[in-house]
Amino acid sequence: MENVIELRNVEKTFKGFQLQNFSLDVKKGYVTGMIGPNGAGKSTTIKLIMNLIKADRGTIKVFGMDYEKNAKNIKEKIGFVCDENVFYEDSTLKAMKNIIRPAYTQWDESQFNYYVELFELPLKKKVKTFSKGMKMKASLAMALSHHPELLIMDEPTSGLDPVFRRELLEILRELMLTGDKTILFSTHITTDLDRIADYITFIHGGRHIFTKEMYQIEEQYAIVKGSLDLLDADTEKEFISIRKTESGFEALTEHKERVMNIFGEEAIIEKPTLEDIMYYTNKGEV
Ligand SMILES: Nc1ncnc2c1ncn2[C@@H]1O[C@H](COP(=O)(O)OP(=O)(O)OP(=O)(O)O)[C@@H](O)[C@H]1O
Repeated sequence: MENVIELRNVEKTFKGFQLQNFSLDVKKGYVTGMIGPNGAGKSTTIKLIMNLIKADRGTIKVFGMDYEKNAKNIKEKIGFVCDENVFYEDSTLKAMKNIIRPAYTQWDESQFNYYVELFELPLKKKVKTFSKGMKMKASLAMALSHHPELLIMDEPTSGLDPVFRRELLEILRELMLTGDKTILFSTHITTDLDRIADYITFIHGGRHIFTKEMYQIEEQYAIVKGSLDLLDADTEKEFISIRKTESGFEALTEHKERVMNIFGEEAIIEKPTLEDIMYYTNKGEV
């Protein structure tokens, strides 16, 4: 399967934070959702992929190309949406569009007007009067108006009301129908991912913990609940982390089959949410 994005052994160090030996593949034609707690390195990873910051070490390829020789070519194929302000606050949306449009040979004015109307965006008001959600919508309208092959979004649903969040997911789903588009987006709202993601990339403490297909996560991970006497040095090894209380334990495993065989009917096995996986992995300090 073709990779649209490939990171190999990438390192990036800030004071008090390091993206360590970070390798990542993003598959063409699929939606990959990036999750991880605050400060895990999601935005840093996206900025590296967008060439907004440089890696200290390692290689980054987008569409099989590196930025050194192909920056313009790569950027033309990417639609980028982020929660930081990418607009000049004193400009209108129309003025911003006129600045951005020449950078894209594939710019489609009717597409832009379609999204401006759909998102009910004022073209002639200064961007500084926009709400957070309106800025996100404006950023999305720009990103989608040059027919990108790859859409990269940093927290696109933050600041959006639940109704528009759903609409956005619907727009993304429609975009994916052609089969040749790829989406990578980071989010805190893990329930959005249940609706749309094919792959989940989990980042924690500057490390890439896993990229798995949704169905693999369902097959491998489970929340296990039972009485404390089920735990000993051997059984505890099956868990990523365990929460013990006076009445029993609750734990996360990534060996669902094996745990079912070990405990049989004695433990309760439940399907974890992505939040459960983040929470228990965080506690286990992977
Ligand atoms: N330009 C920078 N200079 C110094 N430190 C930085 C810089 N950018 C990011 N960091 C630090 O790197 C760490 C990772 O930040 P990053 O924004 O990638 O996390 P994140 O996973 O996107 O978090 P959140 O979910 O809170 O947005 C944080 O500790 C942050 O303070």
